[in-house]
Amino acid sequence: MAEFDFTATLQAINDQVPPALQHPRVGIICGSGLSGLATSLRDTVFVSYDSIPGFAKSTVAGHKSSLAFGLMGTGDGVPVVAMLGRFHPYEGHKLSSVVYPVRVMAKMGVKDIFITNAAGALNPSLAVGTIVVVQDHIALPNLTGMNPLLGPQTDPSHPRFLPLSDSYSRRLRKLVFHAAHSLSLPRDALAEGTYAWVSGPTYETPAEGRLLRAAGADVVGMSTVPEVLAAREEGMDVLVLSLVTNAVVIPGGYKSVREEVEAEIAGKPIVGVVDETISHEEVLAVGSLKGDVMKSLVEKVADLLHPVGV
Ligand SMILES: O=P(O)(O)O[C@H]1O[C@H](CO)[C@@H](O)[C@H]1O
Ligand code: HPA
Repeated sequence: MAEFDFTATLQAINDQVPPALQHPRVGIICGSGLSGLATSLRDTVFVSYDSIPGFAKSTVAGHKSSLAFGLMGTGDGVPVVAMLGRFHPYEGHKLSSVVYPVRVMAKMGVKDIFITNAAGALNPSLAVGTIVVVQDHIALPNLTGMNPLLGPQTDPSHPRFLPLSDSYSRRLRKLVFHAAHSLSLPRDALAEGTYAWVSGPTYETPAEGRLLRAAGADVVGMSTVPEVLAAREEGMDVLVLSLVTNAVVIPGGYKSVREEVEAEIAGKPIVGVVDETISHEEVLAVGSLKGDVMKSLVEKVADLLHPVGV
């Protein structure tokens, strides 16, 4: 961690943020196309990543590069810091850089972190637009030598062997369902599921999608798990919300070429999906279509939070 200087980072941030907002209770990471979450904030102050020592720059469309500080929810509001733009390992950022903002949030005083992302559905019952309340993860990179916590510990008080069985806060997950109830969202607007972390930047092949599904994952994406690990190591409670932007596993699978040729010879139309690809533009389009649901949910959860220590 010698490359990271928390004191310099916090100084640069505090120079630009009024004292009342310098100790946010809640941290939010906005997923692809979900930066609109920050429009929920009042008295907002933006701090560009360029001006923060140790922060990288987000290079992905749909990700900005600034922190937003402000108040969320009714009444006095909850002090929040939101990352408008995250870092992904596939952009070339080191895992330690990917998770540095999470560690900085902990130093600012964040207790609960809401991590959002766009994700592909592996579970065919998840329609595009569903918000998945993540309850567990499968991280192939963690199991194969790319664990973000590999290496010297960033703080001697952190556990060397971090348990992950309780990574996704039950308290916060319950609040999401209470929030959905208060907002009268239809039952199928939300689901619970397991997130598979892959490195990207390629989208999965159909066979890889089936592999991850067979392993028990419901959605797949290229972010989030490193942030979850750092947040847990730092002692924060974690909520992850995945917006389903596309289907990875197609029910019934793709039609085979033989079936297609046989249908052509018989002069019959081919029934089923022949070919389908996903693009980041589609991912962003779903984000802008469904971002408001995510936003009202996050606002309502912030409203339902009890004061720290209560
Ligand atoms: O996880 P977020 O940052 O929301 O973005 C998701 O969308 C991008 C692919 O379209 C990937 O970066 C994937 O992880
Ligand atoms: N795969 C991986 N990451 C993603 C996807 C996907 O299908 N959709 C959005 N992010």
